[in-house]
Parts: sequence; C-alpha cells; structure tokens
Amino acid sequence: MMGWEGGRVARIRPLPIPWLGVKDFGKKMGSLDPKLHAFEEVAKHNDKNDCWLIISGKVYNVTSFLDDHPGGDEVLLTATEKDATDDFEDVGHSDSAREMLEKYYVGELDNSTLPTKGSKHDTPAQAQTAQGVAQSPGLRLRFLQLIFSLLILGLAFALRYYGKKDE
Ligand code: HEM
Repeated sequence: MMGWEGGRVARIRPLPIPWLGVKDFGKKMGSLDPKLHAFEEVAKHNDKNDCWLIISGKVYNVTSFLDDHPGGDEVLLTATEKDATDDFEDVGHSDSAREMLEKYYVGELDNSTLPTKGSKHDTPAQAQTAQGVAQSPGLRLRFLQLIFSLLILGLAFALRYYGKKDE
C-alpha cells in the first residue's frame, strides 16, 4: 500500500530559515561575531601570494582575485599595509565591484589599531599628503605670491609694449 507518510515525507524540504544551513552566513553578513583583525596582522599579508586589503573598516583577502582584477594586480598590492578605502573609492567602482567584496571578506578591522597619518605605515605619498595638509596655508601664500609676480610682470610688458607704440 502507498504509505501516506511516504508520499508526504518525500516532499518535505528543509525549513527556509536563512541562517540554518547557509555556510558562512554570519561571515557574509559581517554582523554575527566577525573576526577582529589588528592592523599589524593585516599588514603582514602584502604580497602576490597573500594579499589582504582594508576597505571601510573591513578586511578582505584578495589573493585569488589579483589576476582577475580589471585594474591589475599592482594597484591592489600597493593598496596593502594601509587603509585602502580612499584608493577604492577614488576609482569609482561599480555596484557589481562592491558586491564582489563580499566574496573576499575575512573580518573586521580593529579600528583602534589603525595607525594615524604620517606613521611608518604610510606610503611616501600619504606622508606627503599629511604634511601637505599641515603646510597648506604656507603653500597657498606662495601660490598667491607667484600669481602676483606674474601679474606685475605682465603689466610691465604691457606698459613697455604700449609705451613704445605711442612714441
Ligand atoms: C576587493 C577589492 C576590489 C574589487 C572587488 C575590485 C573590483 C574591480 C572591478 C570589478 C573593476 C571593473 C570596473 C568596475 O566594475 O568598477 C575594477 C576596476 C578598477 N579597480 Fe578595482 N577592485 C578592488 C580594489 C581596488 C583597489 C584597492 C584599487 C586601487 C588601489 C582598485 C583600482 C581599480 C582600477 C584603477 C580600476 C579601473 C580599471 C580600468 O578601467 O582600466 N581596485 N575593480
């Protein structure tokens, strides 16, 4: 006899509860007990065989993506050992690029371990920017002086030119 339960049981599916049976769900959401990484630890992963990035306080292991990155692997490698948020945002990555991040997520950055600007972890460019900002009033003054000198020079030439014409 065709068992009633047999027919029914065969059709029973796993409960559609998202957090049951979905591998790494917590990891993907970044909310359920994500692993906290210290900056020093993340900074050690800085070469072609092991490349981690920090973007918006999250840590990504992009080693397997290096060869596939449309912008090339070099830019990713130079974005290690620092907060790469600005580099990532400056490019204006598409929504699909942002969705890809999820795939490489390995945890959160312990923000208290992030070095301040001008520290030994800054690239020369970053250090210069930090200095540049500090010196910006001086730079602005020098720029104004240059413009002023050019104006005087232009005026002198104009006077000479028109002066000669009148003679
Ligand atoms: C896990 C992190 C990253 C992912 C998933 C990613 C993904 C992508 C994708 C999908 C594109 C193609 C264009 C688009 O869809 O926006 C792209 C382009 C690009 N990316 Fe990234 N990217 C990452 C990190 C970075 C970082 C940190 C930098 C800079 C240091 C960077 C620099 C570039 C550049 C320059 C392009 C433009 C390539 C071109 O159009 O010639 N990317 N990236």
